[in-house]
Amino acid sequence: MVASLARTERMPLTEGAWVDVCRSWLPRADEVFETMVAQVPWRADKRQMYDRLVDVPRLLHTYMIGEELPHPVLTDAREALSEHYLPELGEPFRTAGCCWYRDGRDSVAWHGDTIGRGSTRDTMVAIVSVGDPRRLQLRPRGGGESISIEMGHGDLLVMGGSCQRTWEHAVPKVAHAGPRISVQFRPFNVF
Ligand SMILES: O=C(O)CCC(=O)C(=O)O
Ligand SMILES: [Fe+2]
Repeated sequence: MVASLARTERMPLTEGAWVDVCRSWLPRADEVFETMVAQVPWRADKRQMYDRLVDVPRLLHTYMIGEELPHPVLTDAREALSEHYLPELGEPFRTAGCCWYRDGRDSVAWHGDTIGRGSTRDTMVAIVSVGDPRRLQLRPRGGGESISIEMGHGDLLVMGGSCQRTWEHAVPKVAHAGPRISVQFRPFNVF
């Protein structure tokens, strides 16, 4: 069983966006990390950058709707999140995107999860983090000060409201970091 979400703290942002944080929420985080390193079918992507193909600086895998997650704690986590947020979200979390940041050179650039519904409607993306701590940064689209939230081993962070379309987020490169894995639970048709 995963811990209660009652102690989750909400940080309102602008334009109806918000972030919820619940520290040390995921149980058996060491085991989840080890299992994911060993068992997720990680892939290294490349993407076109002008006239070159460059490595995407992290390893990826997405569990689609109905696919079994690599550790039962993650299944429990998804169910607990779906139940807790149902009144506000109106639907369950369905997919689980996984990112493995191997060291401080791995990162994700500024973006919103705006493929699908996130570009036009309020939604939620719930992220659990295992491994070394990394900073998740958030900034309003169109300019403004960024905020920085450290995501530690077992921490939960939920981006909600208009966050995907009115704000952007990133995990910047750092000089020194050990491996971190993030699991992003999303509803149907949000990427
Ligand atoms: O690693 C994270 O916590 C964020 C990942 C992310 O923003 C994404 O994959 O869309
Ligand atoms: Fe994202």
